[in-house]
This record gives sequence, structure tokens and C-alpha cells, in this order.
Amino acid sequence: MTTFSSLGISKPVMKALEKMGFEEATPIQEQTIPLGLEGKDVIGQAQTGTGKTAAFGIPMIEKIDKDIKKIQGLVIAPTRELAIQVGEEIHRLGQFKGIRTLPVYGGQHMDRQIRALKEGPQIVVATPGRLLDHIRRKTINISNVHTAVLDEADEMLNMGFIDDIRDILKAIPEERQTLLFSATMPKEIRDIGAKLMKKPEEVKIKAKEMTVENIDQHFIEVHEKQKFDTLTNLLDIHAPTLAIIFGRTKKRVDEVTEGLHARGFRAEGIHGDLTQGKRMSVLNKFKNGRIEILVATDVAARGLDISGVTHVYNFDIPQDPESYVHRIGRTGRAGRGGEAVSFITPRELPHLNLIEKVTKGKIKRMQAPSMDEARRGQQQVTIDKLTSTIEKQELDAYRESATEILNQYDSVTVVAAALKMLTKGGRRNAPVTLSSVAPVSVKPAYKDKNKKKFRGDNKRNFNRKGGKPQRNRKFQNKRGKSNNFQSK
Ligand SMILES: Nc1ncnc2c1ncn2[C@@H]1O[C@H](COP(=O)(O)OP(=O)(O)OP(=O)(O)O)[C@@H](O)[C@H]1O
Ligand SMILES: [Mg+2]
Repeated sequence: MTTFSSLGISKPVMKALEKMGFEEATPIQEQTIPLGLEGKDVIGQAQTGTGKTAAFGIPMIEKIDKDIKKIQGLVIAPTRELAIQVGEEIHRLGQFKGIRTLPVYGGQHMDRQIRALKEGPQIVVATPGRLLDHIRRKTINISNVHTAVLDEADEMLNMGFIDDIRDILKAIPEERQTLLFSATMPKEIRDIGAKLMKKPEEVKIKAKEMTVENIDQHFIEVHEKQKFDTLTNLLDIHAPTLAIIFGRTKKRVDEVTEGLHARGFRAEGIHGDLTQGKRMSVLNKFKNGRIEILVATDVAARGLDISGVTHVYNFDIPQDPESYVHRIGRTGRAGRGGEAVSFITPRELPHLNLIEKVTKGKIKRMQAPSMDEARRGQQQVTIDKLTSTIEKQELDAYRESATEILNQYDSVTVVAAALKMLTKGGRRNAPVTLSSVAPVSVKPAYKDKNKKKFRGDNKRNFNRKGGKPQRNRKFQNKRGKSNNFQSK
């Protein structure tokens, strides 16, 4: 067990950690915070939900001179929602040191952002496009930045972002400290990253699998046309507290969301074509439980930390194994459990094999549930509610009417009628048709690289390779959550 105080953390940050309920450092924090404090460049890789934000946030905060009202720390993240979330976590960590943190992202009023930048934030958490806009307009000064972080580094160094990142880093002094963090780091991308750094130290928290072991992973082989019925049946059986459903395209997300509405589920979609205001309001509704289902493109795949997400469904299998890791990592965070179910059409089975091989995980086959099981699932939800009402007592006001009705009908009939009335699902048969989509195929690059092992290989063999069994370390934070982070 490593306490934060043994890592040489200052009093104000210790006070913040205590307030946040962080008692012990997670393995990635334990290993990278000292390096960060020494000023070393670091490439940090650890599973989803294991505290990478604080791993780079804490040393960054420690190095800020709070009397200098200039941007000294810069974090770059791939999506707006993630920039906001990381900004909030850094703000919490730096609250007693009096550090000003500002998120800067697209879709926000430029004028308002420029005004906020003039107020002298010391840490900026930005998305690359908007940050470059400010650099080009000279409305941001990052010439005093001494610490730069790429969160979701492999995504930031991938084709879509790499040119922007190069341009941004050019505007920061070369003697900076550069930190790269992600749950996934393909070697080619890591090599690109290392070229932007000075003698980087690599910290990779060893784990048997790339995905967190407390996420139960399943797949269902299902034809395209049956996916939607399978989904609603599963939702009835699982009765998730909060669930994220990933679809391949924006149109797909819209269609699945509409279909879920037609069948009586509280769901909203999130993707890049929505206004920023809408994106935020959908996410907020999801966070405070006003909707129970978020249907999303990969815009929500990385980094988002929403407590209470119990289930992730890959309505469409993702193109890259890395994307699979991040998507399912929206559940099973900070040591909690979670369940992930992926829908695979028969032609996509080789793609599933590739995902298993790259992530070194086992995705267990499960059968598509029947309508009958779904109906029982719906009723179970009602029964649970009924049971908890019984346990709470306070039923005296209803006893007289209950006795009257029981004089007329037998008890099973009465309870059955009550269950029927209370059980949702009247709209479960609403017809829903989605536009058809082509199956995902294995990218040629992956195919070539994995050709030999991949073709005749049997899943079992490549799942068993490498890595010793992991020990689990439990610790409880003050909010009462049991954090079962995996230890090294
Ligand atoms: N030492 C700790 N003790 C208790 N909770 C922690 C600790 N460190 C982080 N957490 C909490 O764990 C959750 C996950 O942290 P974080 O979002 O930083 O994970 P991550 O490794 O960046 O995941 P991802 O790869 O999905 O981005 C957050 O709610 C965070 O506040
Ligand atoms: Mg993260």
C-alpha cells in the first residue's frame, strides 16, 4: 500500500486528496508521480479507470507557481467533454493551492473564452482544434508552459490529430516536460510520441489483460436485423442503472435512440453533429440519472468517468481493438464491477478474434435472450420495487382496501394484476427498423501484421499467453466506495 504522503506530495494537495476520498495511490499514480515530480518525461500506460488523471495532474499542480498568473501547465484531450472533466478533476486537486484551471474547447463562444484566458489561468485543458485556433489568433500565450500532457496520447498522436499536436508543441518551449498517458499505446504510435519527448521513462502497469478484469465481457452472435430486439430484451433483463450503447455512426446513434424511445426507454444520443449545448445537456441528464441510457459514437469512448455505468453495449463492434478497450472501460471504474456485451454478426467473428488477441482478454459467448426472458426481466424489476415497498412497511393506509379485494379474488390473481399494471413494457412490441449497415472488416494493416497467428489460430491459445495471475488490492475511499484497483 502506498500512501500519497510517502510520494512527497505537498500539504494543500494532500488536503484535496483527503477531501476527494483518495486514501491510497493506485499503481500508475505510485509509479509516475515521483517521476513527474523529478521533471522527467513519462509515457504512462495503465488500464481504464485506474486514476491516470491524478497521475499526471498531481505533479503538474505541484510544479505550478501560483503567484505567476500565466499558463504553466497544458493538458490536451481529444474531446470537449473529456477536456471539461479533466479540468474539473485538476481543479479539485489544486483547490487548496489556489490554482486556476480553465477548459478550452470548441463549440464555446470565442469571446467568452478569450476573456477567461485573460484572467490568468495557470493550467489549461484543451481540445487541439480550438487550442490551435487561439494560438493562430494569438489569443493564448503558451510560451511559459513547462509541463505538457497528452491525455489519451495514442489517440492524440493518431492520424486525425498528429499534425495539430506537432503545431501546438512547437509553440511551447522545448525545455518543457512532456507526459503521455493512455490505457492503450500501440508501438508505432508510442514511437511517434517518443520523438516529441526527451529520454522518456516508460511506465506500463503490468496486467494480464488490456481491459480491466472486473468487467464481465460477453458477445452475442446476432444477425444485423435482430440486433435491436436483442438489445431491448437485454436491457429488460439487465435493468442497468446506467448503460452506454455504442453505435458506429451518427445516423446509427440517432436511429437506435429513436427506436429505444418507441419502446419506452429513457435514452438520448450523443455524437459530434449535436450542438455543444445539447451534448452537455445530454451528458448531464445521464450523469444525474434522468436518462438511463446514453447512445453514443466513439466521441464518448475515451476517458469519460461517470459513476454508476453498470453496462456497456457494443451495438456495433468497433473497428479497432483499442477502441474496444476504451469503450468497455466506461464501466468497471475505480475497482467497481461492470458488464460489457458486444453484438457480432456472423461475418464479423474474425474481427472479434482479433480484438481478443490484441486485448489478451476472453470475451465469452452468450445466447441472445428470448422475449420470454425479457418479459420475466421486466417483471423482476417490478417485483424488486414491490419487495422494497413491503420492506419499508408504512402500508397501514392500504390494508383495508387490500382485504376487500382479497375477499373477491384469490391472492395470486390480485398480485398478477398488480404486476401487470406496474410493469413497464407495454410498448416493447413497437416495430423498429434500422437502416442496414455493412459489417466491420479487419483493417488490412492488422491483417498483415497478424496474418500468421491470426488465421489458423485458436482463440484459446492466444488468450492464455503471457502475464502472471494478478493479485487484487482492495481499498476503500472515504466516500465509501470499495476501490478494488489492480495492483502491479
Ligand atoms: N487513488 C485513488 N483513490 C480513489 N479513487 C481514485 C484514485 N485515483 C483516481 N480515483 C478515481 O477513479 C476514477 C477513475 O479515474 P480516471 O478517470 O483518472 O481514470 P483513467 O485511468 O484516466 O481512465 P481512462 O483510461 O478511462 O481515461 C475517478 O473517479 C477518480 O476520481
Ligand atoms: Mg483518463
